[in-house]
Amino acid sequence: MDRGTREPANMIEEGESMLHPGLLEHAAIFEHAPMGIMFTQPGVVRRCNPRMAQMFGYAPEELVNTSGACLFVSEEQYHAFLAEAAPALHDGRLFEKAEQRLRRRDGSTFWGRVRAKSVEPGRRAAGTVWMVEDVSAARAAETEVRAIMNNAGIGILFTRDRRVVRYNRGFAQMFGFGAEEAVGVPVRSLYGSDEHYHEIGDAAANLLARGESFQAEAWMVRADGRPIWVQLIGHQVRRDDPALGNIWIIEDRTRNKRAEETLRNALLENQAILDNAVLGIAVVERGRTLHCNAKMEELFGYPPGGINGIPVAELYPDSASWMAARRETARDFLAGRVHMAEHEVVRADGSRFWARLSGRLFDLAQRQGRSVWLVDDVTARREAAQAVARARDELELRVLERTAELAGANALLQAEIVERRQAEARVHHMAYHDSLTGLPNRSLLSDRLDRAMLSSQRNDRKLAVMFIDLDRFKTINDSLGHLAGDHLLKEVANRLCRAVRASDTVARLGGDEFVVLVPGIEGPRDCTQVAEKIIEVLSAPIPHEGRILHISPSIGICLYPDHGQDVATLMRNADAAMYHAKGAGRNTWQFFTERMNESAARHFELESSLRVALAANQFELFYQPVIEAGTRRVHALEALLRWRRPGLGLVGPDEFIPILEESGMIIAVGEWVLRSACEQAVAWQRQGLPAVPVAVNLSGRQFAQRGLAGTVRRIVEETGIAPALLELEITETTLMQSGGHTLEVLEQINAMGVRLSIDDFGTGYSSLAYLKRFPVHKIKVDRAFVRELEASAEDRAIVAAVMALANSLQLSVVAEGVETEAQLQLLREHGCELAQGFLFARPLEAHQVPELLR
Ligand SMILES: Nc1nc2c(ncn2[C@@H]2O[C@@H]3COP(=O)(O)O[C@H]4[C@@H](O)[C@H](n5cnc6c(=O)[nH]c(N)nc65)O[C@@H]4COP(=O)(O)O[C@H]3[C@H]2O)c(=O)[nH]1
Repeated sequence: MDRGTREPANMIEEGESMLHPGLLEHAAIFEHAPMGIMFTQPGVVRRCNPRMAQMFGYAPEELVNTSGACLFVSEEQYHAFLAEAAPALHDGRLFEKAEQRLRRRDGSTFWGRVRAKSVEPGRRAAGTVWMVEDVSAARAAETEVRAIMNNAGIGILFTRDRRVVRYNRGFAQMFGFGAEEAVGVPVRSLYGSDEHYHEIGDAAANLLARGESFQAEAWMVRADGRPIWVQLIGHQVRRDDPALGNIWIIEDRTRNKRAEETLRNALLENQAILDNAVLGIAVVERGRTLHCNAKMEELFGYPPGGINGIPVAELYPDSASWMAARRETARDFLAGRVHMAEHEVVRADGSRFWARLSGRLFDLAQRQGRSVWLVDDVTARREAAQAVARARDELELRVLERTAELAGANALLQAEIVERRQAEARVHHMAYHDSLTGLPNRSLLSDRLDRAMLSSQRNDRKLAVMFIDLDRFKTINDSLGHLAGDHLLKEVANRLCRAVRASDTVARLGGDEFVVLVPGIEGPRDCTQVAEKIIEVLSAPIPHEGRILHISPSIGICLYPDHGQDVATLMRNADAAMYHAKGAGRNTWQFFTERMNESAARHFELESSLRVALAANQFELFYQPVIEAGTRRVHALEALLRWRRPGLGLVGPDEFIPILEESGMIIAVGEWVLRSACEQAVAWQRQGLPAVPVAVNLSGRQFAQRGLAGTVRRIVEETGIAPALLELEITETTLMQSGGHTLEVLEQINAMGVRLSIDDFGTGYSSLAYLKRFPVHKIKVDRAFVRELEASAEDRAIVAAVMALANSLQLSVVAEGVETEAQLQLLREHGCELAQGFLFARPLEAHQVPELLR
């Protein structure tokens, strides 16, 4: 400021005193003006009013004549300011600066609005009047407003005359405008349609015109055309001045709108679900139904809304069931579980149905809070389940019954299996055992023998194979019958088993053949002891059906390894030894020797040859006369069998009859003998020879044969022989050992008129009882007694006894084997008038007989 210029205060003072009242007014204004006023002449303050001094923290007089620079923050700012103001001041225009930072006396700063005008344009020295307003507060407010405007999360919009005047950043972002881009655009462009625009505009205009605020939600559009749902709050900028326009607070609620819509849709969906649910759904709180869906009402038979608010207890048939249900529910809810149960519940009309209930708390943290319940009518399902259960029970019953049946069938099957196994075991046993005695058979014996041989090799011991044949068994069997034979065999089996050790094997090969294996022996002595023991145990009489049977064994023994290295050889050799024992007089044992093989071979050969002998017509009958001692006439002729063996000559019956008996060939051969003898006798008679009885020997086997009487009758009839001229001889032993049919057969033969005689009398038991029982006519005293008659008093006594017996029974007696006159003499002395023997004649060929008879 120009220091040369007079100061305004002084001017006012001067005015008061000397100028007119207008000046006084100016001075008053100057003094009391609310803004600072200052007059400067270049660079220097010449005068300022109190407000100016106060603004800068000075007393008014303190500023006078100070440099204007002290009012600025720095010299640079002062000069910059002067430079800025200079053009306007020079031109006489008003210089105005809205904000200038100024400095107080204490160094603090404030913002001032500065206006200045030079007193005389173009002449700076004339001075300049400055007016300064402190705008710090307004500026701060403005800054704050701007900050609010810029940082507000909402949009703020100023409109005037339906155009955008100003807006904040929030609005810009919300609507997608740049900072100033929307200024001046019609408000209409912020709406999607005229209709929207007018609707909102009209509604707002009315309220705003009345000075009230307007609030609404509406669809507007962004700069890019996208719709945006906003909440609008509108005010007039100044109530008393509509022309200043309106201010709009805009909040983007698109997301809320969408969320609301989503929520609304969800609610609608939920409602739809509830309305259409096939389950009853109810919300319950504190024992009361708050609301429920239509299905719930339908289930319980309530009208719409009828269930809402009623106590749940009313849906139960009685308080007990309700309390029970509550307890269970409370227990599950307390445990944080969903409660599921089936209860009988009651409809509005009192009828009942079974419901399946499923309840859960809205909020598990609030055990007493609301719960939602799903209810389903399960009556039909329960009935179906019960029906299924009943059906299942029935089925189970059936299954049980069937199982029991099957168990029964199974038991039967098991029994059958057991039976079958037993049968198999029996079959197996039968395959390896003799059915009659239960002893091992030939197969098992072979097996055991094999093993025993191996064992012997290991132990360096010997093994004995003892072949046992029962003497005269066939006779007993044939004469007394199979039952007696079987009994005998069983008894023999038992006795053999008892006689040997458990480690020994007793086997039956068939018939009356037994084998005993004696392993682990050291030598022949061991097995002779066994053989002796066997003979001893078998010697004891065997009672059977009132009879006493006697049996004796012939035992052939061979040793392994001495007499054979294999089963077949050992068996064959033991067999041969047994035959030898038999030949040696029976009831004895024999060890095998190589020689025996030869006799065994002979035996075999003999048997083979005999098989063809009958057909080959190799048998012949010889006849030996029985002589009346007194007259020496022929009393009878005994037919004796001979075998004219090709190349070997005549073979005597003692050599082959045992083989015929063993093989059973004796039946056919015996029949041939009987027929031939009868035919011969008839032939001799036809030749005119004197009729002499012909005697035929019957073996035990023949006699035991059923149908013997029939055979005899047939032959007698067929040959035409007079029955009285036929005599049948049976040995005393045969007679004794024959079975119960003996008497019957003898009586049948006797009834035919055929005579019977007992051969070899004295070799058996010579029982009077027998003789009395049987219809025999003649006794033939065995030649063994005749032979020693002269030397043996005992034999003489026997002959005497026999004669006495025969006389008492009125039987004829024939002495056999009479070879000497002395024998004949002695016999005659004992009353025996019939004799047979070499003394009279040897057995003769048939063609020699006629001469004898004439
Ligand atoms: N030492 C001696 N012997 C004499 C004497 N007189 C007769 N003999 C013999 O004694 C045997 C008598 O026959 P047997 O006692 O019935 O004994 C007969 C008889 O039991 C049996 N036999 C013979 N032919 C037949 C037959 O056709 N059928 C049956 N089953 N057995 C027969 O054969 C046995 C033996 O017959 P053979 O060898 O013909 O032996 C005959 C005969 O030759 C004598 O003075 N001294």
